[in-house]
Amino acid sequence: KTPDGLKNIHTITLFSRIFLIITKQFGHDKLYFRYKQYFENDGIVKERILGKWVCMVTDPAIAKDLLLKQDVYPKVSIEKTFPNSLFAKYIGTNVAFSSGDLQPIIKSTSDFFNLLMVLILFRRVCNPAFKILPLHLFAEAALKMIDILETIDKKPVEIKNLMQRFTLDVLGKVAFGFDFNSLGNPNSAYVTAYNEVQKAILDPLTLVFSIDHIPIIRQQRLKKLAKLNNLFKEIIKEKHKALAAGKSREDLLEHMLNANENLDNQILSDTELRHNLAVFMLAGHETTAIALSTILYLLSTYKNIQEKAREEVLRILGDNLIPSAEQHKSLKYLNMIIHENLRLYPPAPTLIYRELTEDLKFKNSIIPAGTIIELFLYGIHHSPKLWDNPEEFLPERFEKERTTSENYTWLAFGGGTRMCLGNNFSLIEQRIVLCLLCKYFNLRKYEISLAPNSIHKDGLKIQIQMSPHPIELIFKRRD
Ligand code: HEM
Repeated sequence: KTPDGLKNIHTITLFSRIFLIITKQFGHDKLYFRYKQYFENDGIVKERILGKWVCMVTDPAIAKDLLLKQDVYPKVSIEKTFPNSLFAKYIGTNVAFSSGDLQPIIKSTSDFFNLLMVLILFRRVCNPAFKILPLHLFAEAALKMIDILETIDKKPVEIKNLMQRFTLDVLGKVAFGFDFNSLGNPNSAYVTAYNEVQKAILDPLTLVFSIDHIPIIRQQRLKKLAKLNNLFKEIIKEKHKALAAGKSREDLLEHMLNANENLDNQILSDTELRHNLAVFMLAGHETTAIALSTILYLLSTYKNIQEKAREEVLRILGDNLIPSAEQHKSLKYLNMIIHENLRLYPPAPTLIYRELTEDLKFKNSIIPAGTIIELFLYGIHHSPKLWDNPEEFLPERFEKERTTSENYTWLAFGGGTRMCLGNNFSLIEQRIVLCLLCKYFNLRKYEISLAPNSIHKDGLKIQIQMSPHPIELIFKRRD
């Protein structure tokens, strides 16, 4: 039954959702185009997900409110909204999916302000780990990846898988002081356990029909989750060993352990520590792997832009292989390419659900309090009302530094107080890979091209969310 306020808003039917599952074979991008016509007309559609009305909106003014007014639009907690789902068991209540209901210090309170303070406290726990990042650890993993490219010289390389392995290793080393060695051994027990849970969670059948409530499927999936939890225990054990040996690096895991083990002022319980490790794994590597894959696809398609990027990197870096902290800032054109890629293919195409605590007037509708709102970033980034030729790859549009999210039309990392904690982490990671590849290409006089007969030759094919179908690239000698 539709609440009155939602009556006139276009509904995405279950049929469209089934279409989503089917189009997984042919490109999820088709679904975005299907949504687009409604967004361009009204800026809003609604659908029913797991028994709840969800309104997807594409409007910079709502985006601004959503990001700045946390008291009116708190993030929904997965555990409360989808109780007992596998997703809730996997990431539970954590920094990214909650509005402060992390084990409140003042446990009895339901006062929003106090809950918010707990969240701010938790962001404060994590923040120092992202202030000064160890560039050499990013570089080590990137060099290891180049070694792999050397061995597969001239053959097509599936870049998405390689980028996933690279970003997992970087996250492990930089944030947890742990070596997943996914580049060295893509089938290691850790990587397999992680990938299996990831696959189960993102399975469209789970998202649409909650098949993880079917006992036999649930049991199998819980077993996979238990394996992954053992992996998290292993990561924590390794960290304790390193700390006992006096090898502190003040990384993210150390800050989270302090928040967990200080019994006089415990901010994180053991379960919350595990859930936060899981959410950092989720947020911290797949997103950047998608960004790097789509950017390499774009560079392989737009050779003139590839050439211009190479020229800038060689000019700014001089004899350096890896950019210094200062050089990161000088790579203007590379930064424009990175931002334009994140506009065209935002790895997080929608924001985490928020719940309306007051009625919201939007155009001719009143969206009633209690409705869940999902901001469709992809729609904002592709709106012809907000961008000239939105479907074109034009890095130059960022010449005027339109990346500050000030007008809420570029929101790849969200904004406001809940802005992505790892945005700097990811930008550094992307710049290091691109610089190293430019240097490597130059040395070998290579250029990067799409493999012949690629399924992406007429445009990038998206699989699920913003993750593209595998992309095969070849590195061949320039004429
Ligand atoms: C290209 C890469 C990335 C993109 C596009 C991205 C995007 C986003 C977006 C859009 C949000 C806001 C979600 C919302 O408000 O609903 C977010 C939040 C978050 N991201 Fe990222 N992210 C990226 C990389 C990373 C990395 C590398 C890390 C950690 C190492 C990370 C950790 C987080 C965390 C913890 C939050 C939650 C912050 C909060 O709610 O207070 N992200 N990210």
